[in-house]
Amino acid sequence: MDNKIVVVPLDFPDAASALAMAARLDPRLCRVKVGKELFVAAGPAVVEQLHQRGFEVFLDLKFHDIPNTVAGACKSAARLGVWMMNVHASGGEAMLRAAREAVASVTKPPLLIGVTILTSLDDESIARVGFSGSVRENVERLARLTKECGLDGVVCSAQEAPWVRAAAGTSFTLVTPGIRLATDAKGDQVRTVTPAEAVKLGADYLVIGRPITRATDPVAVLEGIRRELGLSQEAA
Ligand SMILES: O=C(O)c1cc(=O)[nH]c(=O)n1[C@@H]1O[C@H](COP(=O)(O)O)[C@@H](O)[C@H]1O
Repeated sequence: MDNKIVVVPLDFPDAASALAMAARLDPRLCRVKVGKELFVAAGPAVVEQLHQRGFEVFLDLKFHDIPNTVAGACKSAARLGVWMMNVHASGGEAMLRAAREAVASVTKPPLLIGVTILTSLDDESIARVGFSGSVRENVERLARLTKECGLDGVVCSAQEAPWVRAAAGTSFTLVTPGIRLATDAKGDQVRTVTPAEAVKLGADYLVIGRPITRATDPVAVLEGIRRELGLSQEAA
């Protein structure tokens, strides 16, 4: 298991709040994620500031557009030197291949991950969007497509991890948000799994936001999760 299996999303409205949270975290014990809220407010500068503090950054901008536009966005993102970035798998084959090619053009390419079906959606909500089949079937199909296009892995719920693993193999990276302890509020997440269960099901990285960042003592929550996963509180 990767010692930095937990990725903490810094979903804050400004750089100061995000950096204040980062200051409480140890870059040797977790990674951080910069998503739309923070990136729109604070831009590439906050990514650079997190790098300076020793964090590896997952840039979660979930690009979804025509291939040429996504390729350009991916190239710009990859140049920031991030550890991981993502695009929506449902953008289709040409878009995924263009993203792959664009990312490969930088010296040290980030892991490129395809978002399958958002963890806030269930069978009924995807049917209303027009997807046929269950969440599981769609996740599995999008994971196969993502793999065929040469990406490094997918974002899915850990609920689907065993099927994705069976479809895409062991070297495929499974990033799983929607992680909740039994006592946590689900909020807008629908397909939730506990940290220990997610690992058991085959997740490689656990994206755990509000249960940590909105806790009175975020460090204690992260330590508790690491303990539950059998990870030491020391840097590797
Ligand atoms: O790509 C993601 O990171 C993502 C995909 C997905 O399907 N569901 C999902 O929740 N996320 C992100 O994971 C994080 C989950 O945060 P919490 O719900 O606070 O734990 C948020 O930053 C979401 O943007």
